[in-house]
Amino acid sequence: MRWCGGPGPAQGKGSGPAHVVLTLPASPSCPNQGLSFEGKGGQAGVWPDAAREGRGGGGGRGVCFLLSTLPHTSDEVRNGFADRESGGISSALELRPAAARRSMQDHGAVPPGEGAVAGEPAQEDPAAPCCSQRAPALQLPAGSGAAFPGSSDFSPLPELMSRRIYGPIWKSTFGHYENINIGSPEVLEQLLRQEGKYPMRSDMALWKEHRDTRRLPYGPFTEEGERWYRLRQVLNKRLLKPSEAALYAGAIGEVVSDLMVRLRDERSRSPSGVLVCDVANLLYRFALEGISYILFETRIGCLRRQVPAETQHFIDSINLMFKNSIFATVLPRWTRKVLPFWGRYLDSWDTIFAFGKTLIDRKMEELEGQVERGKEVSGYLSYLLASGRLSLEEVYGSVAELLLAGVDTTSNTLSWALYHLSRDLGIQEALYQELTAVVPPDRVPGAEDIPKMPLLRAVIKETLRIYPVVPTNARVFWEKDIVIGDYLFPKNTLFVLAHYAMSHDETHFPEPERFLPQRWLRGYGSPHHPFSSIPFGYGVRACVGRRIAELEMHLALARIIQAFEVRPDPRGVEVTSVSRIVLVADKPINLEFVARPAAP
Ligand code: HEM
Repeated sequence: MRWCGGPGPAQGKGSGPAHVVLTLPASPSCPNQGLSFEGKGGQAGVWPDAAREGRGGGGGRGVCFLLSTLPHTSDEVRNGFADRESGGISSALELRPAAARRSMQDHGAVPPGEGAVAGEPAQEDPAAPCCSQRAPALQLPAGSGAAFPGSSDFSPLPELMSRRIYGPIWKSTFGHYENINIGSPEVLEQLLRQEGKYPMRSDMALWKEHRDTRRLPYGPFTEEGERWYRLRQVLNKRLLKPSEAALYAGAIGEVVSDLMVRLRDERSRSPSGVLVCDVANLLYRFALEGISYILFETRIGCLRRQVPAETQHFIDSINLMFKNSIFATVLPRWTRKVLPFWGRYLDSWDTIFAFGKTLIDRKMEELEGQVERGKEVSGYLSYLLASGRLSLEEVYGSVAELLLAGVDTTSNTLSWALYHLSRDLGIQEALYQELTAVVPPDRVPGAEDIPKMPLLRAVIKETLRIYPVVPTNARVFWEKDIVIGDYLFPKNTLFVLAHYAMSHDETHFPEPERFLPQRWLRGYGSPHHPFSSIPFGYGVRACVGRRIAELEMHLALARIIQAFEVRPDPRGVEVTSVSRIVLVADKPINLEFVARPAAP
């Protein structure tokens, strides 16, 4: 047994790499822009890409921020400049990768021939770009006139390259952090099966700092240990089982109907009468409306043509919170006193909490009246408030985090699904045929129809395989040392779970870049490892909103395909993914929605 000394995240609070390059995205124009939503988000003059970022959504302010930012960034940084100089990961870790690989094969963790090790490429691929030639991922533009640029796009590809070069497990560094990256489902399974009762993702220090500064309680993302467990026990109920999530089908259906109205309105305002620009923006509004309706039992008007000012302010604050988080992550702590980002970061969180609090308080008053009148109360918030297991403060903390988690995730996934369906009319037609076989043309699809539509579910699974919203996740085993194959990792080692690399690995998914939903259908020839694509995470710490997200995505997709044939942007714009905290499109996705005859 080897001892692999690797300090965990405890030493790494907040200090970032010295070289940082921020890239600014292009902002393609669109003939039918001009919604009230556009251009309000960032602070003009401060954020050079304010108009794009301020479109209210779709751009991926991303939720599971600290799930993915740190590990992903670390990989970028390592590929850009760190490890090449140090001569590879193995020396620093005293973990000889070739031996590691052998030992993992001995233990059945890695099939022979899979992966490779540092200095020993897994596959000869002369066309593959060399990691050391990549431009560094982050850069503060000198003299750009911008105090702080508002974007930090990372390509998810370096993770894939690292996986190809180094094999199933490799080390990377980021500032003071040392990460152990897991790039094979077999090893991932070994790791995750050792999870204890209270798994820890990462220290979430930045979010915790806001709660601590403002004396607010932690939510499911920030809480740890026994307190997290108690919180999850309450939150899981009425959310986690498909049958429980189905209780919200009516509410989601209502919001999907409004989405369809807005979609029709937007396409009718385009010069061609069928084009919708930046569908991710529209779907962001759908997702926010949907999750708010479920959480607060109140409509907040995201799908109105004119978004209410209060709601718009809240959306802008989410945007600003994520933007300023990036600076708080990469800039040294002392800059918080002299630069405005830290104040803005805290202020935007305050707005997010205040928005939730107002809606919760309003609901409480309503409920008190209902209870006084002897009326039965239902709904998720009512359940949380009436459970007697959370203080009101804890409800405020949890709802704010649930709200944030439930927007970019579903909206970006839906956008990618539509993008691919528009480019593969054969699959889209098969989906339409499946739908019409289950749902008569004069009825809208409901939750009860979804189990009868395997292709619909496969489309979402395949979308999440190609675009895992959270491309890298993390785990810190703080309770015990961890054994993987022949190696012992001391407790507090930070493990980075390279989900993007795993779900793009041709060993498990032949032709990994192709959108092939049929992979997920019974009888399809090539089975894959169960840990090769786990977009909602794993175990007791897995996504609490999974069933709600699936229901939202299935119902919305079914309704859209029932009503429209979705066609690509006639200008033939190719879109690729970038990791902007969550995995998002590198440019707006514009699609044509051509009405089908006889849709309800
Ligand atoms: C496509 C949609 C979504 C995807 C792909 C997704 C993915 C994830 C992933 C990968 C995690 C980390 C799990 C782990 O560490 O094992 C997570 C955590 C979480 N998600 Fe989601 N999510 C989605 C939608 C939602 C929605 C709609 C909600 C809210 C209702 C939500 C709430 C949460 C919360 C609160 C956590 C933290 C759980 C904890 O730490 O205990 N997610 N999500």
